[in-house]
Amino acid sequence: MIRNVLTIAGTDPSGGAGVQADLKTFSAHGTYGMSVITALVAQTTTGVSAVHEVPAGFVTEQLRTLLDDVRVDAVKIGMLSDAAIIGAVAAELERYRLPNVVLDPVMVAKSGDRLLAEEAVLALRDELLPRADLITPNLPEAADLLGAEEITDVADMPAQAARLRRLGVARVLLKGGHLGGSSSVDVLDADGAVEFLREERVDTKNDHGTGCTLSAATAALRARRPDWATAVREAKEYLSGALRAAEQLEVGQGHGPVHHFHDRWD
Ligand SMILES: Nc1ncnc2c1ncn2[C@@H]1O[C@H](COP(=O)(O)OP(=O)(O)O)[C@@H](O)[C@H]1O
Ligand SMILES: Cc1ncc(COP(=O)(O)O)c(N)n1
Repeated sequence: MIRNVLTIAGTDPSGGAGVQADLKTFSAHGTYGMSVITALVAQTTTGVSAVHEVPAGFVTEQLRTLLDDVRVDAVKIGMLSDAAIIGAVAAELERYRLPNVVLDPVMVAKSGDRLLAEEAVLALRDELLPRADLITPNLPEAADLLGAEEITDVADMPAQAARLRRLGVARVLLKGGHLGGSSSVDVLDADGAVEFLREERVDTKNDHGTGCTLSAATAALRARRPDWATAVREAKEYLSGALRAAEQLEVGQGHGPVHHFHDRWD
């Protein structure tokens, strides 16, 4: 049976991040992709020029219209933009008891532009974190959620992940991409085990959409795999392949996107 996977996120006309990246990732994993849009973002490889939010009530409308009809096997949540949209999504997650929820707590784009209002971070922490099966913060997002300093050492990542779990989150994938270095290290704290996931760092400036791709791949894979650790490990491998494939792309002047190739297109 083909699995149905939903993304709840903002858009990227350049196709590198947000809903567009998520749908490409779902297809690449042999799942059926669907999307509920929270914000239209005028952005490309060089940054964000404007955000047009969808009214929270219309986010609810999209979710109910979809969920009254279609079975959903996994969900990825990305950009939510403001506290009203967070509340709307939290309410529908509860109402429909959606399974396999991956929450990427998107706050700031690589270009430095905010994708979540600063005052909405508490709503994200209190209303959505407890409803997610896995959260995938990068290091600045982890610090914001904890009201703590951003850590700068891989050795401190397991303790930071444990602090996040104590906020009432089932599982944490703490992403260490912002640390730089020759390998890219993430820490998974899930189901009683803590695991370092290491991949060689791909030397590229085409890294737009890495976080979106990793969380979307995890949701798609969780719909197809028996446990979270397997889904996360495979998603991380997929991301490295998508970063390597990005070297072939000629998209934009700035941080280009990763590429969702299919082997049979080679
Ligand atoms: N150049 C790279 N090579 C390999 N993996 C990378 C590279 N850049 C980022 N990653 C990986 O991409 C994922 C997201 O990166 P990160 O920068 O931590 O988060 P975000 O994209 O949310 O800011 C992480 O798994 C990170 O390890
Ligand atoms: C709509 C949207 N959502 C998320 C991101 C973050 O992108 P990244 O995966 O590069 O952190 C983005 N730039 N735009």
